[in-house]
Amino acid sequence: MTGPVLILVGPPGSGKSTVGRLAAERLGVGFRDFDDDLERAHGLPAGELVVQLGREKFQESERELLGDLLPKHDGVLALGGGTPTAPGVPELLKGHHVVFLDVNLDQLLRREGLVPLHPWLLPNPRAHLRELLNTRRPVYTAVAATTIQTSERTPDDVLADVLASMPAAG
Ligand SMILES: Nc1ncnc2c1ncn2[C@@H]1O[C@H](COP(=O)(O)OP(=O)(O)O)[C@@H](O)[C@H]1O
Ligand SMILES: O=C(O)C1=C[C@@H](OP(=O)(O)O)[C@@H](O)[C@H](O)C1
Ligand SMILES: [Mg+2]
Repeated sequence: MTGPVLILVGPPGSGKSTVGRLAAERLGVGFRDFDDDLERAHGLPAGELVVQLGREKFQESERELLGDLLPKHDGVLALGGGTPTAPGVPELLKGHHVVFLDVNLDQLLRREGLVPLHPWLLPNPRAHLRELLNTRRPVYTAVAATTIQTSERTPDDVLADVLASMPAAG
């Protein structure tokens, strides 16, 4: 199948963009951050788009853009945290090498300036993230071939596991 050699999924802050960029470097392929595609298409950062469009329209746009992108990008692709939950997206991901980067709630809260980046987490980011982890984990697990724990591990540790998960070439 043509398309990305590796697709990373997982909650916001799990390290998809960070580890995806490292993996692309190590594999000598291009890197694409799906949030950048969304921003280019709509002229607003993905986190703000969720608020402006509402989740349903945002997800329609994710599905459409991803359908266009998959045949065109053969490197590493980091998806947005919610992308695998958009209707139609799990079907698009079938047959691709998808890796789920998991993270626990405490690590997540320590990792990023969550609210500026994700205004849709308001008014209670902790509760929202707890619920998000619970409801999305089964979706991430279903679309991914491998789950990699990232809590209390460095991006390089995670990268090693990601590379080890890659199907052998040829
Ligand atoms: N394994 C890790 N350990 C500690 N911090 C990390 C790790 N992976 C990513 N980070 C940090 O967490 C933040 C979110 O990472 P990012 O790659 O943007 O996540 P995502 O794309 O999944 O939302 C960044 O500040 C990044 O430097
Ligand atoms: O989890 C989500 O619903 C989202 C995660 C974000 O991407 P990251 O996971 O790269 O932060 C971005 O697509 C948008 O704010 C929605
Ligand atoms: Mg990201």
